[in-house]
Amino acid sequence: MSWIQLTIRTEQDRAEAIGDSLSELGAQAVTFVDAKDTPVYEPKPGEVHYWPNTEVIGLFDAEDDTDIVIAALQNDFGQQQPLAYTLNPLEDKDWEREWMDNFHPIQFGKRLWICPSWRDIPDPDAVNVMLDPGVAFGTGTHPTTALCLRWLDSLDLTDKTVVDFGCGSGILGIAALKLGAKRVIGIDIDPQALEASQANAERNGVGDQIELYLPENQPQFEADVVVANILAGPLRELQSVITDYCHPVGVLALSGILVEQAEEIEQLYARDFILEPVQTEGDWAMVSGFKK
Ligand SMILES: C[S@@+](CC[C@H](N)C(=O)[O-])C[C@H]1O[C@@H](n2cnc3c(N)ncnc32)[C@H](O)[C@@H]1O
Repeated sequence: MSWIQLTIRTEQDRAEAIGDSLSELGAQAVTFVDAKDTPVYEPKPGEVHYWPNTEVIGLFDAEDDTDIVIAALQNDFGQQQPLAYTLNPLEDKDWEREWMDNFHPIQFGKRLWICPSWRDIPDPDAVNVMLDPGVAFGTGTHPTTALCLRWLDSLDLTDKTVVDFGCGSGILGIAALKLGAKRVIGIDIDPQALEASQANAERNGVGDQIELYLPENQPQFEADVVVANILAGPLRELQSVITDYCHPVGVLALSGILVEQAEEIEQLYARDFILEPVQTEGDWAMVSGFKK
């Protein structure tokens, strides 16, 4: 089977409506990506302000007529300013199969392993998270996730409560539970991420210890541990929300930050947290510390 991927860059407040239209127009899957830190269009002088900060990605069967889809979307959403979009044919090969072949168990820190659910466990005595991320982000292969997993492994999480902000596949919250935490609140803007997190938590026998919320339903809660692997933009905007989730002397890790953005995020969070030296992997940085 071959596919075509239609990516539309838009403002966040229109993303959900565009996603709904993509589904109605025949998309097999719709995903949302926060593209705040990679603006692609700056208004020229005199133009209507337009700053697309979200990518809405629709996956279509290669046989589908995407011209009709695009015309319908332009008609509904592109009257003032034509929608910015790209079309990417996915090669005619089994992408999922290739991904599964390439994803092997990986160790993080001393105790923790992330194991694809279709592979054998290398060390049965270790803390093993069995993972099948599906369409949601978070396999451990990305440096931003890896930094958080090592940080979680370094903590004593016994009986701790944890907020996993931007939970994606649920990988961080589930790892925390398997490392001894008693309760996790996972939050994500993507409903598919919440579904993937619940399924992965159940696969790991911790389904009854995790609660999952869209941001509009998120509960008031003070956790011992807060981990947020989202981009620098949301970390900036949601600083007070994320800070309030951490109870005094609780610990925090912020990831999804490019190395050159780390200082700004440190300055922002240093008001409320005593920060540790920034950890980096490749181009990515993690800011961590404990609440004053
Ligand atoms: C980089 S992924 C991290 C996934 C997983 N926690 C990990 O560490 O691999 C970021 C996740 O944050 C979610 N996200 C982005 N902006 C968000 C926001 N403002 N509020 C809540 N979740 C958000 C995305 O949908 C995505 O699932």
